Amino acid sequence: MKTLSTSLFTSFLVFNICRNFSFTNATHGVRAASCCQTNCCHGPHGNFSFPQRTKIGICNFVFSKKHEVSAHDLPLCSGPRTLSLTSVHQMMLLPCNWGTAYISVEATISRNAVQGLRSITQTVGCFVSLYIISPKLTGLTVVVLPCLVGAGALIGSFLRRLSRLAQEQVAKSTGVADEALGNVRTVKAFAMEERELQLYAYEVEKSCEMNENLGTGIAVFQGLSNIALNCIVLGTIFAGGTLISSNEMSPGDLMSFLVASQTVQRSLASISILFGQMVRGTSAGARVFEYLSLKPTIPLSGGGRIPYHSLAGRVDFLNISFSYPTRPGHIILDRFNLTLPPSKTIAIVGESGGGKSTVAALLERFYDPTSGVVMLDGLDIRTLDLCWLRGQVIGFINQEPVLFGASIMENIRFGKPEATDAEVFEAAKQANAHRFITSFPDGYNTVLGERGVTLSGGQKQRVAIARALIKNPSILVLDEATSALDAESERVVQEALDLATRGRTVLIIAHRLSTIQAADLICVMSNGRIIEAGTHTELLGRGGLYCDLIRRQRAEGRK
Ligand SMILES: Nc1ncnc2c1ncn2[C@@H]1O[C@H](COP(=O)(O)OP(=O)(O)OP(=O)(O)O)[C@@H](O)[C@H]1O
Repeated sequence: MKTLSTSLFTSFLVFNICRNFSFTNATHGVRAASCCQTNCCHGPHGNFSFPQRTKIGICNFVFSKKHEVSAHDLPLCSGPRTLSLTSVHQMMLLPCNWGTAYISVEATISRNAVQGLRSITQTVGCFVSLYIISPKLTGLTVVVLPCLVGAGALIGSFLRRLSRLAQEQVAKSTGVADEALGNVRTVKAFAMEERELQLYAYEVEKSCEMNENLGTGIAVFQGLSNIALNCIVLGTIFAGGTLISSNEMSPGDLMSFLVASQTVQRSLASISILFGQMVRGTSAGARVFEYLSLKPTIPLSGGGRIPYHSLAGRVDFLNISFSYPTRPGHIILDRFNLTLPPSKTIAIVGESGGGKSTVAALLERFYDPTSGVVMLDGLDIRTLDLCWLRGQVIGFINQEPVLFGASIMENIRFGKPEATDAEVFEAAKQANAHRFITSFPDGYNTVLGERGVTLSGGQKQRVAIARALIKNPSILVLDEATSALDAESERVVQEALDLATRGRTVLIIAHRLSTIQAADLICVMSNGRIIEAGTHTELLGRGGLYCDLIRRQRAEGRK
């Protein structure tokens, strides 16, 4: 009896010291994370209050039953909400607030860690008791346990792989839905609604199947753990009986041993349940952290800036060779050389796929060349601050401008967030957009549909020009800026562009040769190199590829 009470007291002491220790640490962990990552506040018992209009980057949490919140409400929640996080099952990142995602994962891991630590300390405490009661019987248990733990680890790694595949499948099905909804007009135009629905259903079914397999795997794992633990109990009774018969143990000690080993069993069972949750949670979290830890190959900030008053806007492409990272063997630019003198308009023309847009992409530093260097006013652009380069130096207008589902005012201000209303109006006037904007009942406050669908192609393009002009860029890149427009819209947009290009270095990439005849220099590209260069009149006189292109376009125009 004395042995039993001593052992129970010891295990109680060990358990409580460890439990308090783990709680203190976990709570601090959550608090520290919530304070440093976002402005959400931390309530009691692991609840998090999100202030108004906070975007939440994760859905599909398992919430405690008291505070059930639909996952779909989360990204849109408009009032303060209190969420009680218990564990993460599946997470889907929405393109919004990475910081919140981090906190939530952190909170979940901490809560699981608390439960796990409690079970572990309980197990350790009980093992101390077991040892005090019967070292021999405990030794036997200790020999068997590592084999079980090893088998558990093997099954665990298999389950983690299953969980990862299930997560990837969920991402795939979400991607199918996202593409179909994002391109809903094309889907409708080809009457492909049914097919897209089937494709989505197929992908969702696959992800359900994989999740079911994972669930079954976890259930089997938990069942096997229970069987193994029961076998240990039976083995203990058998070995205990043998020890009693040889007078090495009293029946009371065996009872005490069984009671303590039952506690170990319960703790191990709860560890195995937690393990199941952790398998799902950590592999979902791994996907989040995988994205969080991605380092951009081209850093966004850092590097030099050229003061505005001394920025001339001269660009040199020197001996550039380039292949896209996804197709390393396919050479797009081959020792390409070109100079854009300050305040001059240079046009690049040539056959489709010749690498014209790639030249613009290298100037914007969407990619760095494989070899060679792009210079701005004699400085390698890799040494310049990318945010400054894209945000203040280069204005980019392409064939299909992307506008946002916000007001026209906000869309134009996207080019310079601190711009005043007067600056927005001025940019719109320069872009030939002011008149049509003010003809709308809500004027500049007119809210555009998603991706600007409520404007015509020409109107969208003029808003995009205003958005590029508001930052008063020294360099303007026009990549097929008018090629998607009909003749009348093209005329209006071209007028806007003629106005916008004055006093700037301009790189025009064009298919319609009629739009670049006034350029200071026209370069004809073929196979990643410039094979002809000169003014319109000079090139016509040479009778080369440029003449061919003009002839072909005229013939097409006559058809
Ligand atoms: N992101 C990419 N990854 C891999 N290859 C690409 C990528 N973008 C373009 N390419 C390839 O690079 C080559 C040049 O493309 P680019 O868009 O620069 O040509 P282009 O002369 O502007 O054509 P177009 O006049 O038809 O717009 C093409 O063969 C194209 O398939």
